[in-house]
Amino acid sequence: MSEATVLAIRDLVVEHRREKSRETFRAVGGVSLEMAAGDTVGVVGESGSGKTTLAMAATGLGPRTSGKIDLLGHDLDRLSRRELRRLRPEVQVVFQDPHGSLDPRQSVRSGFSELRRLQPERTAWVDDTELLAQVRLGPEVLSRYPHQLSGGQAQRVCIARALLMRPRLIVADEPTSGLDVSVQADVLDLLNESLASSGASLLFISHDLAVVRNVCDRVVVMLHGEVVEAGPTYQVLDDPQHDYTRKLLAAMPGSRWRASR
Ligand SMILES: Nc1ncnc2c1ncn2[C@@H]1O[C@H](COP(=O)(O)OP(=O)(O)OP(=O)(O)O)[C@@H](O)[C@H]1O
Repeated sequence: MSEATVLAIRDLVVEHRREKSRETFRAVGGVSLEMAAGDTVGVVGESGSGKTTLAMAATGLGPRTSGKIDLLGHDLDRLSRRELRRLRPEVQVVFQDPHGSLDPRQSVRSGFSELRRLQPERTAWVDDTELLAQVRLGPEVLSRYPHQLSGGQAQRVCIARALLMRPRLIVADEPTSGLDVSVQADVLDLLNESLASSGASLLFISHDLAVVRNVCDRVVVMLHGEVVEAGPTYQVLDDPQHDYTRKLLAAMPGSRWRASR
């Protein structure tokens, strides 16, 4: 593992206990994955394939049954809660539902102020107006509350909040799937631009291969908690080796792929 390794996951297993039956259910079954600085990696798979569980465990935000995780050069097993908290600003997560991620009682300005109070030095690189300009929003947005923002605007605010922390790793969990199709492309462009200017790495979770093609250099295909195919995006999408990948591709509008089953 080189110094530039941002995330190294080895043999990750995550089991959830079903509440009613008390049975354990293996959501992630032995996944390994490595990301270097500047990498953009897409995790794709149908609903329930374990993508979110993988991402949450990888960032120390979710449970892990076994396996090793090295995040930004730190073995998660050796980090105290306090050390993990200190690492937190460097890993930012953007969720699917932007309105659910923002505090409804806080204006955009007071949300930024709170983050600045928590991390004064880290956040001093940019003022609020310039930060909003980076996500293509005007200064009038500062006084607005989440319910006064469209889905696309709210997601831009969430991305701005993540960028404010100058993260080394951004985890985006279906960041555009709750948005109108017309604004999805804009938000993805913005994410691409932000990565180019900040140099952050991206772990991008999506069921949409077309979106992954636009954003990610590498892709990992998950089925029932396991990786069935991984590689450079163009390779996996243009020459899929696994029938499940072909099935996902066949579901894309205008696809030339047909699943064999
Ligand atoms: N806290 C939990 N307790 C019990 N089961 C869970 C829990 N979280 C997830 N699961 C189960 O683990 C499996 C994987 O879920 P996960 O959310 O990781 O999949 P996903 O690929 O991200 O799906 P989606 O695209 O729908 O979010 C699913 O069957 C889900 O029902």
